[in-house]
Amino acid sequence: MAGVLDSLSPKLLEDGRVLGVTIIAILAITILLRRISQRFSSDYQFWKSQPWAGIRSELFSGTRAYFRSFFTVRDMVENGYHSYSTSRKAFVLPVFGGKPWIVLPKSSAKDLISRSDSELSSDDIHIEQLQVNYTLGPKGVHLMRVPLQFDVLRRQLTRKLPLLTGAVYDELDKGFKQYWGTDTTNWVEVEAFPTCLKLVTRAANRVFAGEEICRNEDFLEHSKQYTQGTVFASMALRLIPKVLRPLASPILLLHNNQHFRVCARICVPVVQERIRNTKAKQTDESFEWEPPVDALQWLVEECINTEDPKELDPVLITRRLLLLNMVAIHTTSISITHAILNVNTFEHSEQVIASLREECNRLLGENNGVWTKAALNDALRLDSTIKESMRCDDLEPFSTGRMVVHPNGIDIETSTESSLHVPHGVTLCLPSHGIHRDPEYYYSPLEFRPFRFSEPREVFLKSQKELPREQSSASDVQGSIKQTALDLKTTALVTTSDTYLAFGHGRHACPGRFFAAQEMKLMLAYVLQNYDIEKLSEKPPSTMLMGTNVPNEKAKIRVKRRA
Ligand code: HEM
Repeated sequence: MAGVLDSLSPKLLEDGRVLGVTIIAILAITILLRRISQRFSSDYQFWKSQPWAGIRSELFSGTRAYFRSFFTVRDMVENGYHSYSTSRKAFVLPVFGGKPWIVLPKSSAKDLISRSDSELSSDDIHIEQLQVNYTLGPKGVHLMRVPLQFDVLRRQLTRKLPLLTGAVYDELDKGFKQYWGTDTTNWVEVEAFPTCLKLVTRAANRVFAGEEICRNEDFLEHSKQYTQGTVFASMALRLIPKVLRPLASPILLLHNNQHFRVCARICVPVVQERIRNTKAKQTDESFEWEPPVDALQWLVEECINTEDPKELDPVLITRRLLLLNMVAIHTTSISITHAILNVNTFEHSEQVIASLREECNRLLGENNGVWTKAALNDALRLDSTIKESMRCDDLEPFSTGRMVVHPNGIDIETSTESSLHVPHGVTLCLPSHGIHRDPEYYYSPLEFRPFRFSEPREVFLKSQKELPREQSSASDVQGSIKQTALDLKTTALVTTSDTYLAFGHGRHACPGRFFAAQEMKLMLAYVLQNYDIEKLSEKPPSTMLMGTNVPNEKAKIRVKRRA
C-alpha cells in the first residue's frame, strides 16, 4: 500500500500544483479584466469622485487595496472612519470578491434606514453575496424573495420565546454535559469555539427543527459543514466571471451538495410526517396529535397557508430550515464565544464573575430555581456583559448594508446641509466598528467594561426603591421616572440604534436578535453557574476572515464542573 502511495504522490503533487497555478492564473486574469471593465463603466466617474480608504500611493493602488482588503478590511474601516466619517463624509471601501461599498457617516443613518425597499434593498445583497441561484439550489432566489423561513421569526418565534426558554435550557444542559463534561475534580481542556458552535447548533435546532433532529449528530455536523461550504462556494463564485459560474458551480458545490443530501435524508421524513399530521389536524380537530412548538412546525403551517403545492416540497422546506441555521448559528456562536473569553481574560474577571453569579442566584431564587423569559429580562448584568462584548468584538466592521435598487439611484443625506447621489447597484453601509469605538459615544471605548450598560439601570432601580412613597406617587415625578426608565431600556442588548449596530438597525435589523439574546444569556448563565474556567493570561487572537471577527478555532480553555 505504502509503495503505491509513494509512486502516486509525486504525480498527484505535480497535478495539484498545475491545478493550483491554473486556478490562480484564471482568478488573477479575471480580477484584472474586471477592474479594467470597471474603468470603462458608467459608474467610473462616481467611484473616482469619492475618497477611498486603504489606498496607498503605489502602482496599481486600487487593485492592491482590493487584495489587501481580504485581511485588512477592518483596519480600512477604522482608518476611513477617522479620516472621513467623523467629518460627515462618505468613503469607498474596497471589498474583496465584489464591487466596493460606500461607507456612510453616522449622520446618514436616519435617512438610510427610513428608505423603502424599492429604493434600498437588503435582500439583493444577500442574493448577490450568497450567490443563491447556485448555492441554494434551483429555487435559491425564490427562497430569498419569498422568505417564509424568516417570516416565522417575525410572526412566531419572538412572541413564543416564553414557551421556549425551558426547552433551550434543557438542550444546553445536555449539550454542556456532553461537550464540556461533568468532572468536578480535574480540569478538562476543551476547544472554546468548536464546542460553543455545537452547543448553539443543538440548542437553536431544538427550537428550529425539534427534539429529534437537534440531537442527531450527523445533522449537527453536516448542517455546520453545509453553512461553511455555502459561504466558501459563494465567495469563490463571486471571484469567477458570471459567464463561467454555471460551469464552475457544480465543481465548487460538490461537497456541499453531499452535506445537503445528508441533512435532507434526516429532515425530509420528519417534514413529510409534519405535513401529513398538520393537514389531518386541520381537517379533523379530534385527530390525536399535538403540533410541536418549533419553527419547523410554524414553517409547515406557513407553507400550507400559501395554498401553493410547490411550497410543500419537503426538500424545499429542508432548504428553508437550513437557511435559518445559516443566519442563526455562526453569528450566535461567534458572539457567545467572544463573551465567554472576554469575561475570563478581563483584568477584574474574579469580581465580574462573582457579580454575575450573584445576579443569577438572586433571580433564580425569585423564580423557583428555573430560568424564565421574565427572569432573563431582569438579568441586567448578563445582558450588559454580552452587549459590551459584542460592541468590543463586533462580528463585522460594517453593518446595515443596503443596495441601491432604484433605477435612477438615490440622494442620501450625509449631513443636514449635504447629500450624496448614489447610482443604482451600489451598496451602502454604516461603519459600526468605528462608531462602536468612538469616544464621542462610549467613554473609554477601547476598554471592555462588562457592566457599562447595566450600571445606570441598576442605579436607577435602586434609587426607585429608596424613594419615599409620597414623593414617588406625585404625578410629575412619576412622569419623569417613566421617561428615565424608558431611556434606560434602550440600553438593552436587543435595542438597536445608530450608535449600537451589532444587530443592524431599522426595518431589516436582525429579527432573530430576541431569540439570540435569550440563548446567549442562558448559555452564559449556565457556564457561570456550572463551571469554573481557569483564567487565561490573555485572549487568544481572533482570525479575521474578510473582516469577520472569528474566535480562534484552536483556542482551548480549561474547565471544571462546579460541585
Ligand atoms: C448574536 C447573534 C446574531 C447577530 C450578531 C446577528 C446580526 C445580524 C445583522 C448585523 C443583520 C443585518 C441587519 C441589518 O442589515 O440591519 C442580521 C440580519 C438577519 N438576522 Fe441576525 N444576527 C444574529 C442572530 C440571528 C438569529 C439567531 C437569527 C434567526 C433566528 C437571525 C436571523 C436574521 C435574519 C433573517 C436577518 C435578515 C433580516 C432582513 O434582511 O430583513 N439572526 N443579523
